[in-house]
Amino acid sequence: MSDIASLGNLSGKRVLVRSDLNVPLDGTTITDDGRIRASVPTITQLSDAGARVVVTAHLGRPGGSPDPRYSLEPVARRLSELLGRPVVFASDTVGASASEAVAGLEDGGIALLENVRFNDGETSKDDAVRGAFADQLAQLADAFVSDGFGVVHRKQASVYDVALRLPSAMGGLVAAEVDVLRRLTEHPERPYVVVLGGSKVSDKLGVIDNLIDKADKLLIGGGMVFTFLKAQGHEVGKSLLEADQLDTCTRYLAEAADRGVEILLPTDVVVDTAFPSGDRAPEPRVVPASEIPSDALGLDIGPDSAAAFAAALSDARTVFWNGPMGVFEVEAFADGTRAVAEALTKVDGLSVVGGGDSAAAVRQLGFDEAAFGHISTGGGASLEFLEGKELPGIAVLERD
Ligand SMILES: Nc1ncnc2c1ncn2[C@@H]1O[C@H](COP(=O)(O)OP(=O)(O)OP(=O)(O)O)[C@@H](O)[C@H]1O
Ligand SMILES: O=C(O)[C@H](O)COP(=O)(O)O
Repeated sequence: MSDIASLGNLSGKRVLVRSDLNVPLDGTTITDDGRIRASVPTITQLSDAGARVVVTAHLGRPGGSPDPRYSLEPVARRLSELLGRPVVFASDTVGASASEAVAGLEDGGIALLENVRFNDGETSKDDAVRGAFADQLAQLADAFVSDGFGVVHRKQASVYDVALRLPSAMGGLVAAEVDVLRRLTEHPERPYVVVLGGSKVSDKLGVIDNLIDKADKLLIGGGMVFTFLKAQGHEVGKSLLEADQLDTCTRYLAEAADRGVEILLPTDVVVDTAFPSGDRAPEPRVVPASEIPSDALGLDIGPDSAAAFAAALSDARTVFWNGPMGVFEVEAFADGTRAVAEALTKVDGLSVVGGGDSAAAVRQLGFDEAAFGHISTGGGASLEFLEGKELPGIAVLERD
């Protein structure tokens, strides 16, 4: 597989780097800069080699047109601080500002382009539309480095199509992530427990199918819980729900039972009558998972469930955890996530935390990163890797 050295002498060359700078924001304040820090070594390496470094990245899911709430401008400032070098911010991705920023770079200089998802070509399902946008991106550079591990599972223009158009290489972050995750796919020590949570329910429900074949236990928390509870015939009030996935959840539960794989769902949940927002004090209440009131929504796993999850993790030799157990950003709904994180720190074996918010959660809740075997920058990406799926952003670099 081609690494950066395979691109030859980079001095004076324009190198487009796809990083994953999708960090949590509170307004314009970055609440966890882990993904920016993880991107620094490759950008520094390229800049030190004399390349003119053009960084492209996304923030959130703005839906294909500019939306100031998802601007990368605050990220450019933080990136510059962490690099200890200036970063020129372009206010568009492939327009006049981007061309000007790139043209103005000196050898070793660094530019960050505005959110690549402000362009509908980036995420289009139409190959021609994506390709046309990738052509524009490719015009800004002489070579491409894929370093955004968190997005390598996305067949998107800045991850996949641009690599078809430029001499391309894998950045050190992607290579390092793949190395660690491979240890989880090749003969994991058992029991092997996978913990799933978070809010990208439709993305992550799909991975359960394959994980049933691989893990010994699946612990389910976060927003995914409610589609399972509903599939079991319980009311879930105003909680997150993927109504078209009820049959799928029923099938998963049956398949897991057939194959002797334990799926652990919470037996109690912490609810409130509204999603937490700045101007209202939370009113958390613990209710049985089978009795969520119609005017309430589940925002964390309850204390009994947190204890049961911790117990289920106590004899694990391999653990992969993606997705917070609740809305950990608000202290009233952080206990489930805290309990699972605590249990992971005690695992006698390999524990891996994956995902932007999951990694942010362990740091925000005050855990020492060194207490975990590995903290991955990719959530969905690492899950799909563990499933054994081909990841478009990696496959495109490995083609002949
Ligand atoms: N019950 C719930 N209802 C709504 N949101 C929830 C619930 N539980 C957790 N969340 C939210 O899930 C979000 C994180 O989910 P997500 O699936 O994006 O995880 P992640 O670790 O960032 O993975 P990835 O890297 O794939 O995005 C957090 O912001 C958290 O508040
Ligand atoms: O947060 C993530 O997992 C990555 O940045 C990918 O984001 P996406 O799920 O919106 O593609």
